[in-house]
Amino acid sequence: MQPTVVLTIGASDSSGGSGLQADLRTLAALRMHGASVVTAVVSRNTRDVADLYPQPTNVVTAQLTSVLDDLPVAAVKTGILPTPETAVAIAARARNGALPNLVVDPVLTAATGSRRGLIAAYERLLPHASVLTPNREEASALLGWDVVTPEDMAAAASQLSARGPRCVVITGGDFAAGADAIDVLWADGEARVLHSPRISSRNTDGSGATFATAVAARLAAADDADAAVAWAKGFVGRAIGDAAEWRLGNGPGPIDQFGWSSLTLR
Ligand SMILES: Nc1ncnc2c1ncn2[C@@H]1O[C@H](COP(=O)(O)OP(=O)(O)O)[C@@H](O)[C@H]1O
Ligand SMILES: Cc1ncc(COP(=O)(O)OP(=O)(O)O)c(N)n1
Repeated sequence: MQPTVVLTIGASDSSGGSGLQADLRTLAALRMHGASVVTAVVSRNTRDVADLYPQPTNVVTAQLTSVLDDLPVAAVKTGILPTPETAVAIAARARNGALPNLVVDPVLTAATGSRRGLIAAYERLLPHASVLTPNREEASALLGWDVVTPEDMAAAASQLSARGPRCVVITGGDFAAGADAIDVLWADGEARVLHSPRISSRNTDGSGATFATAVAARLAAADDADAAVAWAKGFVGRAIGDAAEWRLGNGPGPIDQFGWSSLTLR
C-alpha cells in the first residue's frame, strides 16, 4: 500500500517543538508521508524566539513547484507565511486548484512589512481553505476585534467563514485553566463548542501546528471537516498528555505526537 502524501508549508523551528518539525512528526505518527516547503528559518528554543529568517519567495515557489510536479499530494497545511509576498504566492497556487484539502493555520508572525499587509494577503488565501484554524488571538487580528468568550468565538468563526473557508475552528488552548479545552467549530452554517479534557502540562509547544496538521491528515484520509477536527482534537490532547512529564529545555517544551506511552493508532 502507498502512504498518503500531505504537504506542509511553513517554517523550520530549531527547537523541534513546533513548525515543520511538529508537522512532520505528526504525519509520521499517522503513517503518512510528509513533504515540506520551508518558508522561513526560525532560531528559537523553548524559552524564546531569537530570529526569523524568511526564505525569498522564489525559493518558496520553487520548492512548491518541485513537490507538486511529482508527488500525489492529498492535503496541504500552511503555518508561518513570513511575508505578504509569500502568502500571495501560496494563494495563487491555491486559486489554481493545486492545493487540495487546504488547512490554513494563520500564524501571524510577519518577518517583514506590517502585520496588516500579511493579514490582507491572507484574505486571498482564505477562500481556498477547506479548514481555517486560528487561535483566539489570530482570529482577533484577522477580524479586527477582540475574540474572548466562547460566544465571541462562535461569532468570529461565522464571520471568518464568510471570507471563504468551508469550515473554521477557533482554538482555545490559551483559555485560563478550566476543566475543559474549548474550541469552537463553524461548519455547515452552525457553531458547535467542542470540549475535551484540559491536560495540565507546561509542555504545549506545537499544539496548534499538530492540531492543524492532524486535520489535514484526516482530510487526506477522506474524513469530512467536522470529523477531521474532532479526531485531531483527540490526537493533540493525547500528545499533550503523553509529554506532560518531559523536561526538554527550560520553557514550554514539545508534545509527544508518537504517544510513546499511550497512543493506539486507529
Ligand atoms: N492543555 C490542553 N489540554 C488539552 N487540549 C489542549 C490544551 N492546550 C491546547 N489544546 C488543544 O490543542 C489544539 C490547539 O489549540 P491552541 O493551543 O489554542 O493552538 P495554538 O498553539 O495555535 O494557540 C486545540 O484543539 C486545543 O483545544
Ligand atoms: C517555526 C514555528 N514556530 C512557531 C509556530 C507557532 O505555531 P502556533 O500554531 O501559533 O503554535 P504552536 O504550534 O506552537 O502551538 C509555527 N507554526 N512555526
